[in-house]
Amino acid sequence: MTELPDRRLLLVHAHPDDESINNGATMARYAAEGAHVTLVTCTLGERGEVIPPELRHLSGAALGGHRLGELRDAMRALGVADVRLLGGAGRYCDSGMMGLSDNDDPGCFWQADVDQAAGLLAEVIGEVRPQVLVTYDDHGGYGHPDHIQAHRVAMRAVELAADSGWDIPKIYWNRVPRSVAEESFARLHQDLPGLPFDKAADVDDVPGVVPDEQVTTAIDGTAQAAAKAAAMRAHATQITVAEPYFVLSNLLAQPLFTTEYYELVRGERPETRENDLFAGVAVGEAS
Ligand SMILES: CC(=O)N[C@H]1[C@@H](O[C@@H]2[C@H](O)[C@H](O)[C@@H](O)[C@H](O)[C@H]2O)O[C@H](CO)[C@@H](O)[C@@H]1O
Ligand SMILES: [Zn+2]
Repeated sequence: MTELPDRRLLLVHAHPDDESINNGATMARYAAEGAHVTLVTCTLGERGEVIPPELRHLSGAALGGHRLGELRDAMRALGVADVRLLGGAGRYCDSGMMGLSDNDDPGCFWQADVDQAAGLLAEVIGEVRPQVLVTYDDHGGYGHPDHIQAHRVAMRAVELAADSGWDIPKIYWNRVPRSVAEESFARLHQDLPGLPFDKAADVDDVPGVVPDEQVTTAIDGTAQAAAKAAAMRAHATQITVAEPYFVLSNLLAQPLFTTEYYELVRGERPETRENDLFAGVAVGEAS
């Protein structure tokens, strides 16, 4: 196995675009600092809506293939080279929004055997030996079945990897402090008349909003703002950016955060908010 850098970060996401929305600045920052950043995406987003009219002919596997290309472009913008599809491209397909009959598709991620999928992810953990893992909370941030399943598979993979002696010292869930969300939306409502968007989303449409005290970690990605915006723009079927805001296909404007927030759910909880995902980790030796 080629020698990997001392610091190794693994992120587990549901669809192409989630990684840039939630962690684009964090990924760009650690990649620029020489850490090894590995992204595992669990589906190709085959059931997504498509924003640009000229691409609306895309659906199913064709959309999935297109979104894989968007993902590669986005990762190029962030400087992230290690990008993997869980079980290989197309192994698990997009499950659609919660409650749709799409959720019953036997090939979709929501129907996956969690232990089997977690076994595939544990193999990546054994190869990369990350000290830090980032994924969603148990609600998947906003209740999408693929996000909930990504959480379940990631947390189960951590257990399976530990059974093989591959411990991950620090595990984080994506978060946004409520005060930051509320301040950002107050500013958005002031800016909305000058934006190319007609409506704003609500604070509670933002995945992972929690009381401020639940947030243990803030990663200042101000220096990576352009890279994050470029990565989000690469996901053109899903996202339209007008910095410092963006819309998804619902065309509801929301803040594009360049400071990205996390809750440490495994590891020694810091007494004050930390500013480094690797804080306290003995980097260098494999975990
Ligand atoms: C950010 C994210 O997880 N996007 C998912 C989501 O897409 C949303 C969905 O199409 C919804 O109906 C729209 O109103 C919303 O604007 C979209 O962001 O679900 C898709 C289908 O599972 C998925 O492909 C997309 O990546
Ligand atoms: Zn998603």
